[in-house]
Amino acid sequence: MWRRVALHSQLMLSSKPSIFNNQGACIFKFCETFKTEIATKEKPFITFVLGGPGSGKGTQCARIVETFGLTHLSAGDLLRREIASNSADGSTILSTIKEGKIVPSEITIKLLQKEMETCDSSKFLIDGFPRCEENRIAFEQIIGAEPNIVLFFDCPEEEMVKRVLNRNQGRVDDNIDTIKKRLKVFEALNRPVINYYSDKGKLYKINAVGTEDEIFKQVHPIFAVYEAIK
Ligand SMILES: Nc1ncnc2c1ncn2[C@@H]1O[C@H](COP(=O)(O)OP(=O)(O)O)[C@@H](O)[C@H]1O
Ligand SMILES: O=c1ccn([C@@H]2O[C@H](COP(=O)(O)OP(=O)(O)O)[C@@H](O)[C@H]2O)c(=O)[nH]1
Ligand SMILES: [Mg+2]
Repeated sequence: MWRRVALHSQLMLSSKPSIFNNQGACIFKFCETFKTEIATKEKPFITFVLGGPGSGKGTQCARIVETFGLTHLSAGDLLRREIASNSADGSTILSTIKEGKIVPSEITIKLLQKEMETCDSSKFLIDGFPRCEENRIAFEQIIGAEPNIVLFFDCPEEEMVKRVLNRNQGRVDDNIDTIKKRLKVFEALNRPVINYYSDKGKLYKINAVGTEDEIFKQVHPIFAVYEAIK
């Protein structure tokens, strides 16, 4: 059902003919290594969820899952799980997160890819990724898919700082020094990704200031359209 909708939405939102674009030269060496099985599975319906630190991505993703049943893949949570499991990449990931920088694409995409391949669902809510143009291009190359839609939670810096400092989840990056760095990284590297999807007509900009309910009222109709067609 969602497959049909995905195709429909694509006609509405994108000028690109296919979300599977395996043509053209692979610009990353690791591309071949992670050649995806996803391309042979049912065409996925992918939503990227973007926004600065503390803008409410995770909170709203939980609401979307609850109401529409998409599969939530938080890139940050997957990376933190790697740290906790003492995997080979754990120390690289930990130092990168502490610095508020972006983990190498191949590490993050490998984790996302594994989840996408092993999960029964084909409707993915990918939260906090891509964080930079290089992430975006690598995902397209390796997974061979583009998002159908992109949500952007637009939140003033002052509000994001307040929320992150009150988050209380014991995260190594929820401190004032790291948040300042993350905000700079967001503006320099994530903003171009947001602009890219805006230019492609795929971006839904959400005013992220207000109560969780008020924000979800803006999000709800975006997914309700797909439910209605289903
Ligand atoms: N609309 C909101 N108003 C106030 N606080 C919020 C709102 N949405 C989320 N929060 C809180 O702000 C913090 C950051 O939210 P989170 O969903 O983790 O954001 P992100 O994933 O974008 O970093 C959390 O403590 C969360 O409970
Ligand atoms: O695709 C990603 C997602 C997260 N991160 C790292 O993980 C941190 C926390 O990300 P998360 O999305 O959990 O933070 P949030 O924006 O939700 O506060 C980021 O600052 C980055 O250092 C990354 O490198 N690539
Ligand atoms: Mg989050």
